[in-house]
Amino acid sequence: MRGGRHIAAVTDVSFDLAAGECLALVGESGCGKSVLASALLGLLPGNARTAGTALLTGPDDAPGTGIDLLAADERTLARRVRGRRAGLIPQSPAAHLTPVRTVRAHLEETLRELTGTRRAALREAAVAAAGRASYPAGLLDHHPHELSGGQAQRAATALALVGDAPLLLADEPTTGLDRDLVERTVDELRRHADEGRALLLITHDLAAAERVADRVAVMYAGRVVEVADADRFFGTEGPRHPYARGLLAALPERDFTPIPGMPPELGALPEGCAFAPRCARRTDTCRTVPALTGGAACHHPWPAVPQCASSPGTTAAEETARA
Ligand SMILES: Nc1ncnc2c1ncn2[C@@H]1O[C@H](COP(=O)(O)OP(=O)(O)OP(=O)(O)O)[C@@H](O)[C@H]1O
Ligand code: NI
Repeated sequence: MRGGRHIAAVTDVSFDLAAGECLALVGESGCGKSVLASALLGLLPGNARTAGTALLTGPDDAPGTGIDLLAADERTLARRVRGRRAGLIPQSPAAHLTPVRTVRAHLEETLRELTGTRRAALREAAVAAAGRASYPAGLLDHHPHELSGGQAQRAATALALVGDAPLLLADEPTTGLDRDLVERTVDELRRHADEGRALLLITHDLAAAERVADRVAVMYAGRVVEVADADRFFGTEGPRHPYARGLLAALPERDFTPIPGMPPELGALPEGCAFAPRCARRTDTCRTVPALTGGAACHHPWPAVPQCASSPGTTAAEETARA
């Protein structure tokens, strides 16, 4: 709700994410990436509404069973999901840290709670946990206000990794980091996935996504407009959706050509395809909303001859949300 009006921040999103896999979620600022992550962990403001299902399943769950994250009550989310079965690296880490407590105190408490580490072992465990996110041991006794943006980011990443949750939602985990730290951080997250966990990496950083993602989901104006294998997406074939192609072409190391125009206001979406006003390929058919078929929600996807739709594989967390 904004100004008393309802805004559809996320609409008709559907994807799956398997254990051992990294899905990068990309798209311009304001397209709904963080709202989607918050919806999955029950962290939206009280006046927000969601619909649909987001099934979180573990190896011991029978097919089709698990925890529906959108239907679960706060008690279930707090006790069984957040930190334990689904970790979050929040987009604004400083806001999630308690101002009066040091990073060491945060880490030790989380270690005690999630891993049952004994008091005598906590000190060493906190240093090890910090190291996983390249957080300097010398800064463990700092309070949140004493940290730079990048340091707070690494503290939040260290905290999110403590529980070794089977699903990790990382919302812009590399903001404010230098290139080498970006690479170290995403490589650590990739390792997390390689050990059999699922990783949703929300990022503006397409180079980071290319480095670690197995698949890429592109959001535009609250909808997922393309889901693609990372190899194809970043390779010679390229994305199928004109918006996704525009995102890549805008990169300095590629064409350095920005997409003309601006994303629409969510409260004033154009009718039909929301990208049409900025799209060189638009025609009259774009007045209707294209369904996501063959991996792209577009009436004129690349290549011009559409390929067969492929269906996704096993499901660890499945998401269909309207917020
Ligand atoms: N509590 C709220 N009330 C009204 N609108 C909201 C609320 N929270 C988010 N929005 C709107 O929802 C849209 C999606 O926001 P979101 O934070 O998910 O974008 P994002 O893709 O994560 O952007 P960024 O890349 O900048 O983090 C934005 O237009 C935002 O203004
Ligand atoms: Ni965001």
